[in-house]
Amino acid sequence: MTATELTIAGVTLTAGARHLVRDVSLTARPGETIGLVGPNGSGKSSLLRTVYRVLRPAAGQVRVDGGDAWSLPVRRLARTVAAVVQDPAADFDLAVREVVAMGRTPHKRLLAGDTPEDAEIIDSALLAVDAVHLADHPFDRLSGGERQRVLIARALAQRPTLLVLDEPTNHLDIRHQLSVLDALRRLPATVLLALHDLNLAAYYCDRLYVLHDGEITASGPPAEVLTPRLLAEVYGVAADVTVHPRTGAPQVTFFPGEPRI
Ligand SMILES: Nc1ncnc2c1ncn2[C@@H]1O[C@H](COP(=O)(O)OP(=O)(O)OP(=O)(O)O)[C@@H](O)[C@H]1O
Repeated sequence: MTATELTIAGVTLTAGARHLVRDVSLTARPGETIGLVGPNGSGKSSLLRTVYRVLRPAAGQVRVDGGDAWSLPVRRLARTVAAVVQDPAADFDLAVREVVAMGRTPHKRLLAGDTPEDAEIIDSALLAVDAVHLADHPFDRLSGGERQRVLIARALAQRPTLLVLDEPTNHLDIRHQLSVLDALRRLPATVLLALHDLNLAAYYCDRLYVLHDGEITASGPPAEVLTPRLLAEVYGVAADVTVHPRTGAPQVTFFPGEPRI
């Protein structure tokens, strides 16, 4: 499995007369973990939706490994891109293991059963999100964080070369936030994820893109992007940014009051 190169080139997304994102360009090199950050309503989910082909660009192009994502055959796309969406309408009357096994579908012929290799992949996906003990539980009786972990496991079981995740740490306790992001970063795949927690984004992402009012206002390594000035301009908050003494990653500390920049 090789990782995918993702190129978003001058993409504009609209809903009726409204612009959701305007002329956005982003590149994720094979194997990179790219964080999309920005305030509520800045267009993060919309941009992710165009990558996993739910929202067609009004202008511009999404390319996976150089080819137009919107022209790929569905099955080919499903073997390439896996998505974990925000608040999915996922009320499966299935056991957890069966939900994770759905991730193998794009790799199988119609009605083919699970091979030993599928079983191994499903096991390792369950392990990666600490859900082995939940394997036989009914999915629809899980807690919010447990469901989120299982849906991440389903995406992992798909063995995508590009993984797109919208707020994957939503609902997760801190231990699982760290372990899931760690597992994602270690994947041989390219990962594009929207995150609200800037300190987690700073630690786990190779590069960040900042969306503000539907446009990219900054991009680059976290240490270059996360400055008090940017946080004041984009979020309207006062913050200090220091280098974390243990991790070496930028550490953002917010404090009350108006930013003075
Ligand atoms: N189908 C739609 N029709 C009209 N407006 C929409 C539609 N989808 C999204 N929007 C609007 O587009 C803007 C961007 O929404 P989006 O969900 O992409 O933001 P976001 O950055 O993911 O926000 P959050 O951090 O709250 O998840 C919002 O103002 C939203 O209300």
